[in-house]
Formats: sequence, C-alpha cells, structure tokens
Amino acid sequence: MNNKHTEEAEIEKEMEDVVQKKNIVRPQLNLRGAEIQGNYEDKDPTILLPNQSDDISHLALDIGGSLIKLVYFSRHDQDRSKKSPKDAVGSSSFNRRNMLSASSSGGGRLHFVNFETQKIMSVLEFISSKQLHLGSSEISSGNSATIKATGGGAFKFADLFKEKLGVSIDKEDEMDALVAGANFLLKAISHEAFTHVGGQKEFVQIDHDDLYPYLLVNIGSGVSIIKVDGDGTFERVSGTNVGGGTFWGLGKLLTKCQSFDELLEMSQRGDIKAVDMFVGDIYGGMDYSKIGLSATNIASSFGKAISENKELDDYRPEDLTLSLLRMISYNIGQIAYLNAFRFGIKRIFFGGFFIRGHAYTMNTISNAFNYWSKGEAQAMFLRHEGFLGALGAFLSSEKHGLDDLMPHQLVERFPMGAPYVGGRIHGPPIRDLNEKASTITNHIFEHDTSYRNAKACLHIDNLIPTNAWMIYP
Ligand SMILES: Nc1ncnc2c1ncn2[C@@H]1O[C@H](COP(=O)(O)OP(=O)(O)O)[C@@H](O)[C@H]1O
Ligand SMILES: CC(C)(COP(=O)(O)O)[C@@H](O)C(=O)NCCC(=O)O
Repeated sequence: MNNKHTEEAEIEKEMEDVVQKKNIVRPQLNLRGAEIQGNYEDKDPTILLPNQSDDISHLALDIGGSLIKLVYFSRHDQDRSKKSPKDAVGSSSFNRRNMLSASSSGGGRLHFVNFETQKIMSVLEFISSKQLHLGSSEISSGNSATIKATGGGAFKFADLFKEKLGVSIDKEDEMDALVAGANFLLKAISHEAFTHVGGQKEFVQIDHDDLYPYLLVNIGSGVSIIKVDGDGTFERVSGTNVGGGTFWGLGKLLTKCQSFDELLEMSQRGDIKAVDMFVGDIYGGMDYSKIGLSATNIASSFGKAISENKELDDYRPEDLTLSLLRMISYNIGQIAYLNAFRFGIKRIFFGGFFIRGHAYTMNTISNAFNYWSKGEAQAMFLRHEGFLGALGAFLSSEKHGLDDLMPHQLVERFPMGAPYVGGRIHGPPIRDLNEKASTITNHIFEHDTSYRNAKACLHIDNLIPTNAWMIYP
C-alpha cells in the first residue's frame, strides 16, 4: 500500500472507532415525570422515575463522618420480585443479570437509605443482599464493577469494599456531589424545597431563571457553606466545626443517649429555661431594649449552669438536649446569615442529616435567619436534605450538567408557596417538551465535534451522541 492509501485507511479506521464509540448505547437517565412518592410527612421519600427505561447505574454512596447514605435505583418489577436479604446474600451475579435483562417494562424509583458509619459492615451486607454492586453497565461491558461514592469514607473504606464485595470505589468529590445533588433536586423535583416558619411548612416554587446564586449550608458532622453560582460552578466560602457531630457527640456525653433519634425525641420534652441564661436573668427581669433584646431572649446558652450549685445529674437530660439542639441550630443559622449577607445572597438552602425534618431545628434556624436578616430572607429546607451528596454521586455516572440541557423541561410547576396540605403530590403535565427536547438535542448534536467529524467523513446521519441526557417526549 502506498503512503496515501495507508493514511486514508488510518483516517477511516479512526473514524470507525469514533462511530463505534458513539454507538455504544450508554444508559440514559430519563427524568421526565420525576416526582416524590408518598405524602408530605414521609422522611426520605422515594422518587418515582416513571419513564426510566434504560438500566441506569444502580447505586451511589455518601460515606460521611456520622452516616452512610445510599441512593439506589430499582425497577418496579424488581420491587415486586423482592427476595429476602438472607436468600440473596452470596447469590451469584448471574441472578442479578437475569433480573436486569428481564426488566423490560419502564419505570422505577430512587430509594434513600442511611446507616451509621460505624456500622459499615451492615452497609456491605445490605448492598450484597440486594446485589446493588452488580451494576448493569459493568455487567454488559464485562468490566469489573465499580460503585460511585463520595465523602471521606470513599477514601477510608475503599479497600474494605474491594475486599468484601470485590468492587472498586469510583470517588466523587464531596463538594461537587453536594452541589450536583442540590441542583438536581431544585430543578427536577417539585415539592422538594420548603420554608418552615412558626411550625408551618410551605413549599417553595423554584424559579429556574432566578436560582443562582444561592447558598447551600450542609449540616453534616461539620458544616460546609457553599456559594453556588451555576451547575458545577461553586465555591465553599465558609464552614464551622460546630455541627451535627457536635450535637450527637455532646448529647451522648451529657445524657448517655445512644442514638440521635433518641436525643431528638428526648429534646421534645425539654425546657431551655432550666439551662440557658436569659437577658432577664441578667437584667433583673427587664428587657435590654436599647439594643433590641427582650428579657426573654437567650443571653447565654447553658449559662444558668454557672451560678447554680448543681452537678450534671441534677439537670434533666431532656432540658440539656433541647438547649444543645437550640444552641447549635441557632449558631448555624446565624453563621449562614452572615455568609449570605457577605455575598448579598437571598436564597439559602439548608441540607445535611442534622436537620432530619425536625420542626424545632428548622424553626430555630429559620428564626435566627429571620432575626438577623431583619426579615429580608428566609431559610429554605430540602426534603432529601441528607442525600444531596449521595444523589450527586449517583448522577455523576452520567456526568452531564443539568444547566446546559433542560432546566425548564424537567420540572413540574406549582403555584408559588403551594400550601402544605398533605396527601399525594401530583403536578400539571410538562408542556412543549417535544419541541424543546428536539431543539436541545439538535444543539448537542451539532456542537459535538467528534460527531460532526465522523458524520462529515463517513456520511453517516444517524449518530447518537452518548454524552447527552436524553429528554424523552
Ligand atoms: N439516625 C441518625 N444517626 C446518627 N446521626 C444522625 C441521625 N439522623 C441525623 N443525624 C445527624 O446527622 C449528622 C450527620 O449528617 P450527615 O449529613 O449524614 O453528615 P456526614 O456526611 O458527616 O455523616 C449526625 O452528626 C447527626 O447530628
Ligand atoms: C470536613 C467536612 C467537609 C466533612 O463533611 P461531613 O462528613 O461533615 O458531611 C465537614 O465536616 C466540614 O466542612 N467541617 C467544617 C470544617 C471547617 O470549616 O471548620
């Protein structure tokens, strides 16, 4: 073969490779009609993906300082044919493979589960029992299985996952994942964000044209405060080490309670007056009105313990727990406000498992925020508060920004401040999806250089770009 022919053959081969690569059918996430399932009171409600037809990546983890959060996808038919965990442990990947290929009908759901980080072995058992580590894409491509994971534990426990489940951890940065999870929820899921004022929950409609910048305050073991400017564009602007781990750790020491839920439950019977020092305690029952403090304002959390000749055992654990919860929540609300003020941001979302949908926690954060911002801004909360990182890691398998593609198409719209009424959640249908989807898809196709090259050289018109989130009509 002369040089010219060799060169041509090489180019042709190169283009064939491009085409082949492009033609690998990568699973697509179909978010059309995504909605929360269950009623407004449910904690960690499942998210229904009624139009999901491809077998998407099945599992992602966020392994934090306190808790391990799992997000996993199951098909409706898998749900129905659930085995007991005992039966499933140790069964071969063949079973899962059969299950996946048999699952031809559309739709499924995202599940949200958490475990204490110290119970890592239970997590491995759970994953194994449901065979969640045997993802479909790995099976079909013959590669060894990987699990998407974020949080410090993705590093700490990587060897353990390899040893016990034979899977590699594909690490996703924690801040990237938090922001991706929050953006997804805010854009794709209605009835996700809400305010909590005076015990009243009110859902907030997110205006996608006016979402950024927002402040994301993630209250995990510690607290990260992130200024989010767009999809994948953010900066961690502050943080505090007084967070959920502080409440849980100090609470344990003060009360001998073993679980976080027990602490919360106990706090509901508490009275902060027994422990906290009020302005009135200092000012002889009077307000300090000159600086805007009333006698009933707390001057010093736990301050009463200074002057009373009491031992720890003389205090009711209920009172200690409530004071602690209030102190930490208020402090975080105040720091969040200072950062919002620092950057002139009006939209502030609180996430992290510390919140736990607990009314007192949310009220306290809201009060601090409202008080310091003089009513200018309101704290907002997310129903999947604790799963932002895990969701972000889950979505990262697709690695595509929501922003570029379809911020408006995904979302069901609800009237501003739709009231909290209970019952199932349903939204009006999405309109104009076909038209928008085709416009966007064309845009993606035409801006994909390798697609254009291949199309031009090989005269092929039906290449499918694999790096796009498909929007289904
Ligand atoms: N069931 C629970 N067990 C332990 N901690 C819980 C629980 N529910 C809520 N929490 C609180 O959530 C915090 C962990 O929040 P999370 O967002 O999971 O952070 P991390 O990623 O650091 O584990 C704990 O420190 C605790 O304050
Ligand atoms: C180190 C962390 C990002 C880990 O995340 P976490 O497991 O707490 O969710 C977080 O604990 C944190 O932001 N701590 C506060 C550190 C600081 O800014 O002082």
